[in-house]
Amino acid sequence: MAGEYRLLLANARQLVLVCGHGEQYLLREGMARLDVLHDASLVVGLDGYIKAVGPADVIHRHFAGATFESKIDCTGKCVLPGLVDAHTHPVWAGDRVHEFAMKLAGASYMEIHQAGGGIHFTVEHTRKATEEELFTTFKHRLERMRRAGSTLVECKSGYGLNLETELKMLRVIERARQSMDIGISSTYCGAHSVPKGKTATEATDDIINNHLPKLKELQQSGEIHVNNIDVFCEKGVFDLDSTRRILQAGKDTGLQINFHGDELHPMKSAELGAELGAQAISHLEEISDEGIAAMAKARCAAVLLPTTAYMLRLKQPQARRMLDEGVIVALGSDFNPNAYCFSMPMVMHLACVNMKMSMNEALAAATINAAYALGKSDTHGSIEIGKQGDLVIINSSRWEHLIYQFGGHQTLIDYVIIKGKVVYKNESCGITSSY
Ligand SMILES: N=CN[C@@H](CCC(=O)O)C(=O)O
Ligand SMILES: [Zn+2]
Repeated sequence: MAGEYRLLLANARQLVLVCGHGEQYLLREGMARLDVLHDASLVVGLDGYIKAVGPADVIHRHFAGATFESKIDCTGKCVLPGLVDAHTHPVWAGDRVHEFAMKLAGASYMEIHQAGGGIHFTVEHTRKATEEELFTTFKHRLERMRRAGSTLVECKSGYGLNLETELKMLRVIERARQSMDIGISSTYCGAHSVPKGKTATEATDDIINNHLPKLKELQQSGEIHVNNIDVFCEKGVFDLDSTRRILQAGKDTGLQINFHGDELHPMKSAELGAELGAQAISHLEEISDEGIAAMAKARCAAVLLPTTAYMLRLKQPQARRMLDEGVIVALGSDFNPNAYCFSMPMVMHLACVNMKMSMNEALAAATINAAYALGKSDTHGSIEIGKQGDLVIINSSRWEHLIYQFGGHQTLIDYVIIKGKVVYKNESCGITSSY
C-alpha cells in the first residue's frame, strides 16, 4: 500500500493488544487471557491513530510501497498500549515529607488531617502558589509519569477548596492539556475536604450554588474542559448525603461521576455510586458485600489504589472478590503528597503482590479498564485499529518484565509514544534489561 504514515513499529517479539474486538472493558476470563501477537508490526497514521497491526510479514508486504516519518526496529522487544493512570492529584505546592515521618512513627492519616495537616497543609501552600509555579511542577510531574509509561492520566483539582484556587488548578490542568503531548482527563474535586471555617453543609452549598455554575459557564465558553466530578466521601469529611447532593449537581451539569469512597470507613459509597450512575469509584478498601454487587450490576469501575493501602498500611481492597463478582477493576497511582508515586508499573506490581491480582489482570486494569473508568475506552487502553497510537516499547522479550522488575521501568522502557510521536526515548536505549 502506498501513502505516507507517521510510524512503523517493526518486528516486535511480543505485541500486547490487551483486547482486539472493541471491548469497552474486560472482566474475569477476558482479563486473565490477554491478546498477545508474536513477531508483529504496527502502523500509525499521520492523524496519530493506529492503521494496521498484525504479523510482521503481512504488514511489511502490505505497506511495501509506503513511506513513514519514523521507523523503530522492535526486534527482541515488546510493545504494549500506553498505560492509563485512572487517579492522580498532581497539581499542588507544599510536599508532606515531614508527615511521612509522622506516619512512620505511628500517626494515622485522619489524625494528621484532623490536626490541620494532610490535605489542609497542601491547600494552604497551593492557595499561595502562582499559576506559573503550579504549572511548572505539574509539567515536571507529567513528564515523570510519561517516562514511566503513562500516556493518559486523570488529573484532579482539590487543593483549593475555594472557588478561586479550584479554578486556578483547573486552568493549570487545561494548559497542560493544550500544550503537552499527553492525554488528560480533568476532574473537579472541590469537595476534597471541608475548608477551614466552614461546615460540611456550608461547603456543600457553596459548591452547588457557586462553584458548579461558574464551572459550567467556563466549560461553555471553552476556557476549561472538565470531564469528571469528585468528592471525598468519608467520615469527618463529606457524609453520604452531602456527597449525593454534590455528585448529582455535578452530573446535572454534564460531568461524569468519579469519586473517592469507602476508603477509611464503610460509608456505603459504592451503593451510592451505583445508584447515581457513577462511571467510577476509587479506593474501596472498606466496601460492603452489597456495594460490590451493586457496582458489578451498574458497570461502575472500581479504581483500586495499591500505593495508598501500602503507604497508609490500610487493609487491602478486596480485588479478588471484586474480580470474581464481575466488577470492572481498574488501577491508579493516586499520586499526591501523601502517596508520592508516579509509576504505574510499580502500581501493577503492588496490585499483584498485595492485592493478589495476576500480571494479566493488572495490565488490563492499568489499560483498558482504566480507560473505561475515564470514559475513554473508545480511543485508549488497547492496541486496536482506529485507536490512538499510544504505545510503550520495552527492551525485553517478555512483556511481564514491566511488572516483575519492581522499580525497573526506568531501564526497561525504551520509548513512550503518544499519537505515533515519540515523547520519551531512553538514553540507554538498546541495552538489554532482561537480566
Ligand atoms: N483520600 C483522599 N484523597 C487522596 C489523598 C490526598 C492527600 O492526602 O493529599 C487519596 O486519594 O489518597
Ligand atoms: Zn485521591
